[in-house]
Amino acid sequence: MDPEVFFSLLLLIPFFYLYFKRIFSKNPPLPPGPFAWPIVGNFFQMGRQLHYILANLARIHGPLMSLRFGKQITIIASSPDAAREVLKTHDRDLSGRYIANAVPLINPKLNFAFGASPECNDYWRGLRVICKSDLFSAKVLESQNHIREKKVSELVVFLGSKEGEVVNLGETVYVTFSNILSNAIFSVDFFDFVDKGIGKDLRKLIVEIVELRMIPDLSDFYPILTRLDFQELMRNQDVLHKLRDELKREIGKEMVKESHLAHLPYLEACVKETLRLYPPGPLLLPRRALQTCQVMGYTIPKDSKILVNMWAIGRDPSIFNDPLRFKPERFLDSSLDFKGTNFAYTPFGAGRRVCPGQPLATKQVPLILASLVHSFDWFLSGGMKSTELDMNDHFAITLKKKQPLQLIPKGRK
Ligand code: HEM
Repeated sequence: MDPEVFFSLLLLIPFFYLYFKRIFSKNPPLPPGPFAWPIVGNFFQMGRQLHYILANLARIHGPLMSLRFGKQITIIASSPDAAREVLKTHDRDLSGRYIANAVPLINPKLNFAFGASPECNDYWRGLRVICKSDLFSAKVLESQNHIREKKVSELVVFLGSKEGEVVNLGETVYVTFSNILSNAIFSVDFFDFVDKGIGKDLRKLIVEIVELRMIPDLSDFYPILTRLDFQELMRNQDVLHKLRDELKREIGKEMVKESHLAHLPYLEACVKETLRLYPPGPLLLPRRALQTCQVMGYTIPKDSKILVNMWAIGRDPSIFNDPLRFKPERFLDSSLDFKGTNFAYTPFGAGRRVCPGQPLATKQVPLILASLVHSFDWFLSGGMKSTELDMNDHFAITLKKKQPLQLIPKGRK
C-alpha cells in the first residue's frame, strides 16, 4: 500500500474508534451541546460573561447541556428540573468539588480549603459539623446578635463621619461583614475602615484568589456579600421609598435591631429580589461527578465538571413574570425561601454542599441594608442620575458589579 494512504488511514483510526464506541456503547449519550472542535473543544465560544453565554447556549441546546474543553467535559443545568436532578436526585454522585488544575500548582494548601474539598470526606464533614453546631446554629447566632448590631452601628458611625464625601459602599460594608465573622470566631476585628487592620494582607490575598477564579476558602465568601449592594434600590426610587416607609412604620427613629427583622417583610423581599437578579454565585460553585451517572436520559461521565446556572433560572420568563424588572413585591406572597428546596430559587445552592453560611448571611445582609437605608439619604457622585448607573457584571467566581457603587451619604434626621 502507498505509504501516504497508509498513514492517512492510521490517522483516521481514533475517529473510527470514537464513532464505533459511541454507536455500540450501552450508555445513553452525553447531554446535547454546541459542536466541539478537536482539542480546543468549545473554548472559543466562551468569554468573560460566562453565565450570560451559557444561558444563551442553553436556549438552543436545552436545560441539560454539555461542553468540552480538551478532555474535560462540562455539564450545565439551566432549569429548575435540571437543577433538582443535579442538587437533589443525584446529589451524592455529583457532590465532588471541581478544582481547576492550576489551583494546587499555585498553592497546594488551597486544595484542602473548605469549599474546595474535592470530596465529601471526613475532613469536610468535620468542618460542616463545626459550621452547623458551633458557628451558625440558631442558638449560637442568637447569642451573638449583639456583635452584629455593634459592628453595624460602627458602620453607621463611620458613614456618618463621611457625610458629603464619596464612599465606595462595597469596600466599606466588606469591613463590617468581615469583622462580624472574625469577632464571632476570634473575638477580634480583622479590618478597620481605613484599611489598616491586621487583616490587610489577608484582604489582598482574598481579592487575588477571587480574581484568579479559584475555588474560594471560607473567608473568600466575604467579597460575595459586598456585592449585595443597593444599586437596584438607587435605580428604583419607588422601591426605596416603600422600604423607608416600612422601616419608619416599624422602627421609628431607633437604630435597626435584629429583633425588628421579623416585622420587615418588604426588606426581606428586597434581599430576595436582589439575590434572584444578581446571585453572587451565578453558576453556584462548580461540582464534580464522583462517578458516572445518568441524568434526564443522558450520561454524565465521572469527573465531569457540573455547573448550575442559577443566574439564568432567576431570569427565566417562564418562571418569573417580567423577570428583568426589580420587583420585590413578587416575593411578598411567595413561598420561595433560602432553604434550597425549590429549585427555581436557590441562591445558596442545595444538597450536601449547600452554603453553610446561609443562616448568618440571611441575618446580617438585611440588618446592614436596613441600617443603611434607615440612617442615610444617598446621592450618586458627580451628579449622576440613577438611570445612568452601570449595571454590567464582571464574573470571576462571584458576580461583581463592573463599576463599584460610589455614593455620598447624608444622615437622616
Ligand atoms: C449572600 C451571601 C452568600 C451567598 C449567596 C452564598 C452562596 C453560596 C453558594 C451558591 C455556594 C455553593 C453551594 C453549592 O455548591 O450547592 C456556597 C458555598 C459555600 N459558602 Fe456561601 N454564600 C454566602 C455567604 C456565605 C458566608 C457568610 C459563609 C461563611 C461565613 C459562606 C461559606 C460557604 C462555604 C464554606 C461554602 C462551601 C461549602 C461546601 O463546599 O461544602 N457563604 N455559598
